Formats: sequence, C-alpha cells, structure tokens
Amino acid sequence: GLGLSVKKDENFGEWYSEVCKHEMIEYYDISGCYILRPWSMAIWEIMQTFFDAEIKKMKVKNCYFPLFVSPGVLEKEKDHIEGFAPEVAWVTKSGKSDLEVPIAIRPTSETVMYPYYSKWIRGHRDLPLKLNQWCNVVRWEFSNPTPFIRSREFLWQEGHTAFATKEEADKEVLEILELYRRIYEEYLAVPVVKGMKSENEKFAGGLYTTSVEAFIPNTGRGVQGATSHCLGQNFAKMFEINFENEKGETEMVWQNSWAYSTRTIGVMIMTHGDDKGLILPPKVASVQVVVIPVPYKDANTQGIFDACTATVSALSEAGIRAEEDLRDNYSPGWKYSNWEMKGVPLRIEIGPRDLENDQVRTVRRDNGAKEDIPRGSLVEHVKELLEKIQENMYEVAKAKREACVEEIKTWDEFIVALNKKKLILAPWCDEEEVERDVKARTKGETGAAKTLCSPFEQPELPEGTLCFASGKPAKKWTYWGRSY
Ligand SMILES: O=C1CCCN[C@@H]1CCCn1cnc2cc(F)c(Cl)cc2c1=O
Ligand SMILES: [Mg+2]
Repeated sequence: GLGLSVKKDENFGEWYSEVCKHEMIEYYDISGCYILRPWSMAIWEIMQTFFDAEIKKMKVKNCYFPLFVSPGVLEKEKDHIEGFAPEVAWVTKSGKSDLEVPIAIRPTSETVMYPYYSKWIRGHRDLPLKLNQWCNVVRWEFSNPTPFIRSREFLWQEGHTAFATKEEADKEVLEILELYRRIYEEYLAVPVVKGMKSENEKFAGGLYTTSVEAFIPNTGRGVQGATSHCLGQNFAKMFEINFENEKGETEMVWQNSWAYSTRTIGVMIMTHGDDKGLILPPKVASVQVVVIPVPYKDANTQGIFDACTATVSALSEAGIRAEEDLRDNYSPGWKYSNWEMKGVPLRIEIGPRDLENDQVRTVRRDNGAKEDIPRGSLVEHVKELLEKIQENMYEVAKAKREACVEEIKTWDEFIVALNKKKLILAPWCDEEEVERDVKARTKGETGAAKTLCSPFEQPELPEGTLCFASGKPAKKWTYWGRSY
C-alpha cells in the first residue's frame, strides 16, 4: 500500500522495518540476512568513495584476503576469540562429502592477515604497512536481527596498519576516527560523540579502543557508529610481527585496526525518518531532486514534460543528481507520496502556471517548505536548497540528541534517567568491576546499561566529585545507556 501502517513514535520497530522495505532492503529467507537494494547500495557507494579517497591520501592501500580461515589460525589465541566462538560460521562440507577439516568464514580478519604481516615485515623499511579491505564478514549472532544495525553478514571496510612506533599508531587512530566523525556528521547528518571505550567495552585483543557513538532518541539506545583501535603490540606478540630497527635490534610493531560498516545506513534511517518515510541527507541521496510534471486537462502537457526534462538536464549538468518522473500511470499525488517515502530531499513540481511564469515549485522533504524559483536561477537556488537541507537535518538531529542528554550524580538519578530513555552523562571511577556491577544491577528485558564512551571533550570535574555507582572518587565523565 501507500503509506506506513504505524507512526515512528508509536511503534518504532515496525516503523523502521517498513521504512527499510521501501526499496532499501528486501527480507531474505535466511534469518539475519538482508538484500541491499540499489536505493541503499548507492548510499554505501557514496560513503565508500569519500572514505576510500581519504585513506588513500594517508597512503593506505587496498587489498583482499580470503573469506576462509583455517581453524588453527582462527583459534590461535584462545583469549582473543573467547566469547566470540559461538558466532563463528563454519563450512563443513563440499558437495556431498565432509571436509577433512572444517573452515571458518571470517568474522573479522586479524587472524587471516597477521601471519602474512609477520612474513612481509622484516626490517624498518617495510614499515609502516597500511592495508585496508572492503569486504563482507559473517557473525552468526542470535540477538534480534535488525536491518543494517545487526545482521549476520554485513559489508564493512577493515583497516589494518603496522608502525615502528606507538606515537605513529596513536596519531593514526585519531585521524581515522575523525574520518568516521565526518562520515556521520558531514554525510549522514548524524551527530556523534568521539570518545574512549572502557576497559570492559574495548576490543579485548587491543590496547585501547576509540569510537564515535550515536544515539537513537526513540529507543533511548546508544549505537556504536565506528571503531578505531590501537592494538598495541598484542597481536605482534601473538603473530611474531617483528622488525629490525635502524640499530639492528629486533622490535615488535605497533598496530591499529579500524572499521565502519553498513550499520551507518541504519543509524541514518533511524535518525532522520518520519511518518512519511525515509529522509535522505542530500550528500548521500542517489536522487537529490525528483522533477514531477503536474499536467492539467487541456493545458500544454508536452510543454510541461519538456520543461521537466530540461530542468533535469540543467541540474544534472551542474552535478546535481536529478531525475524526472514522467510515468503516465501514476497521479502527481501518488508520485509525491512515493518519492517522499523514499526520502528524496527535494521535489520540483512543474504545472501550467509554472510554465507560464517560467518558474518551478520546490518542496523540501525535511521541513515541507515550498518555494517558487525562476528557471533562470534554478541551479544555484537548488544547490543552495540542498546545502540548507543537509545543514538543517544535522542541526535538528543534534538538537534532538542534546535534549536526550541528562547529567546525573547519584544512582537514583541514574535509574530515573535510564527509564526515561536518556543518554546519561555521569562521573565514574573508571573501575571495571563497577561497570560490571552496573550492568548486573540494570539487567532487564530491555537490556542492561553500559558505558558507551568517555568523551574526549570532558566537562569540568570538580574536586571531590564521587562516582555515581561506587561512591569512590570519580575520574572522568562517561556516557552510559542501553545500546544496540
Ligand atoms: O573492530 C575491529 C576493526 C576492524 C578489525 N577488527 C576489529 C576488532 C573486531 C572485534 N571482533 C568482533 N567480533 C568477532 C567475532 C568473532 F567470531 C571472532 Cl572469532 C572475533 C571477533 C572480533 O575480534
Ligand atoms: Mg559482536
């Protein structure tokens, strides 16, 4: 049918699923797997074009490692994969016959790549080694699958870099994190917080984890947007990735790994969609402007169609992604709803009056504003409108997220804020067992609260401030909440 059957604020889960099904994904017969249709694949490609160009400026090179991992390699370090083992997918047969040894499908590629890093890195001249791959990974998770946010197979990029010094690694971790912030804030118009993960939440195999964290006001859940880890020398030790330094001494390399995935698209949908459907930020919209003719019984229909075609070519020549919808089997009204559902940021209507006045009518998808524009200044007006839409979508989302933030000092305030679906900013003693204790005490059907990150931008922490959970001296302000 035409519209959505539920409202975003009434039944978020159903709303999200229906919005995704309007040409972003198709459900698949294997649970947790989804078909990425062109409407969402185009978003992935636009982000990939940006990110790929940026990492190439950083001298990162793309490569491709095999999908399959032999068990010996995957299970090289028990502690690295402890806890993850249940989500590893295995190939056990080919045709009718069993494989001698089952083969794992990569859930991430450290164990696939690092034996070769050990082989390729001999001396300091082999450093820094900076490789990235655009690929899919498989994690056979059992918690409720959600299109883009949590699927058993997803697309991502995984960067794996090796340096001679910790300083170089520390620097690159933050450079990549800034690119992730740009993907979210400049392309997807989604505000994120940059911060450090707690010892409990970080990648266990690494030294420290930084992340960009988003927040979904409707569900009151944080969502990890992307991660940039410094692995220290842990994997160098595990996989003997050593190099001979200038003085002829053998040293272990310092490594990073970093990733973002198709989860980015789900965060964008959840953030911007409304009861008419998706709203695409212009930067990532495969169609930024849709031009719709509004013919009138005996008016000059051909003239209207020609004006639409001319408008699309003028916009396209200026690098704007514009399309006309001249289908004669749908009414203008039907077309308005259809393209609004798909989230096209700007609609242009051309009817008899517009033809006479040599103008077009523009309608913004983000706030519904209508404006008549003379055809003579069409291109710069539309460029301006698209920039305003991009900016407005970010500002609106940022204001909504800020309205969810609640600063608290005590346990009681924490519980009240948690139940009000807030993004909680709390003074914390930064002790692991305190975080584990908070998780245990907040366990419930809607999931436990945990740390999301400790923001790099720390508010003032007055001397003597106590941890909200343990009463011990607080060391830092940390964002807490339920999460995806
Ligand atoms: O997040 C990134 C950036 C890109 C490269 N990887 C790291 C860490 C990935 C953690 N992680 C995440 N999930 C996993 C699932 C698994 F089944 C196994 Cl065996 C391992 C892992 C695992 O190590
Ligand atoms: Mg996982």
